[in-house]
Amino acid sequence: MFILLSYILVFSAYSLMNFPFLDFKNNIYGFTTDVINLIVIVAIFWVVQCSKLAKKAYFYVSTGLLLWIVGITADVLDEVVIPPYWVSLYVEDLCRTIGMTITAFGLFKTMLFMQKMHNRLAKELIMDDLTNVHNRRCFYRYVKNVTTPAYTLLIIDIDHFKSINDDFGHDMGDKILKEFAYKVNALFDDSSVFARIGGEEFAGYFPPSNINDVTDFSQTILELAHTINVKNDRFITVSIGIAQRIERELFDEVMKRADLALYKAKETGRNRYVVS
Ligand SMILES: Nc1nc2c(ncn2[C@@H]2O[C@H](COP(=O)(O)OP(=O)(O)OP(=O)(O)O)[C@@H](O)[C@H]2O)c(=O)[nH]1
Repeated sequence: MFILLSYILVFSAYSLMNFPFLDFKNNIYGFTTDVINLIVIVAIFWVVQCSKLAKKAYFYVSTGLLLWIVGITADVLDEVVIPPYWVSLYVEDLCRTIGMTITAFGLFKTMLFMQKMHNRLAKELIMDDLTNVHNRRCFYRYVKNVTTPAYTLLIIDIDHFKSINDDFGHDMGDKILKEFAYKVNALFDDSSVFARIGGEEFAGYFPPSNINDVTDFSQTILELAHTINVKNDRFITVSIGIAQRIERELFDEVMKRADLALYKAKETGRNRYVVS
C-alpha cells in the first residue's frame, strides 16, 4: 500500500513537473470522474490486502489491481497535463487493460476457491470426519423432519470397544470404526440413513417397514460384525436397540426407547438385538 501510494505521488509529481498543462477548467468533470475511479480501485485493493484469499487468487487480484491503479493514475493526470504518446499507450491504456484482465482472472480464481470452501464446509457439516458416513447432526436433523408415521430407529454399539483401544491401541480402534462404518453403510439403501452418532455408537433410520425386515437387517449387521477382525482371531460384536415409532411419538422419545432396548441387549449378554 505504501509503495503504491508512493508511486502515485512520484508519478504525479513527475508528470506535473515535466508535461505541459491543459486547460484544467474544461476538464474538471473528467478529472473528478477519474479521481473517483482511482479512489474506488485503491479502496478495493486495500480490502483485498485485508482479506484472506487463497494464495494464487490473492496474487492475481493484487497484481491486476496494481496495474489497473497505475493506468488510472495516468488517466487522472491526462486531465491536467498533456502526456507524451508512450505514457498514454503503455502506462495508461496497456496497464489498465492488462490490469483489468488479470483482476478478472483473479476474481474467477477467488470464486473457484469460495466454491471449493463452500463444498468442503457443507460436507463437514453433515459427514463424520473419521468414518466418512453421516454424522449425528445430519441424522438428527433428517429424522426430526420426517413426518411419516411408523419409521424405525436402530442404535448400534460396538461391544467392549474400550478394551480394543486398551489392548491394541487407539489407531486400531479407529481402523475398526472405519471398517465397520464402511461395511454397514453399504447395506443401507437410498430410503434409509446410517450415521455415526457418538464414539463407537451408530444409528440407522428406516422408513415405515415391516419390523421383521428390520430385525433381519439387524441380524445381518450382527453377522457382518463377526467378519471384522481385530487381531489374532479376535472379531468384534455389536449390540443393537430397535424402536418403531408409535403414532404421534416424538423423535427423542423413539430414540430413548431404542437406547433402552440397546441397554437391554448389553445387559443380556451383548452380540444381539432387542426390539423395544
Ligand atoms: N479409537 C477410538 N476410540 C474412541 C473413539 N470415540 C470413542 N472412543 C472410545 O470408545 C470407548 C467406549 O467405551 P465404553 O463407553 O466404556 O463402551 P465399551 O467399552 O464399548 O463397552 P460396552 O459399550 O458396554 O460394550 C472409550 O474408550 C472411548 O475412548 C474414536 O473416535 N476412536
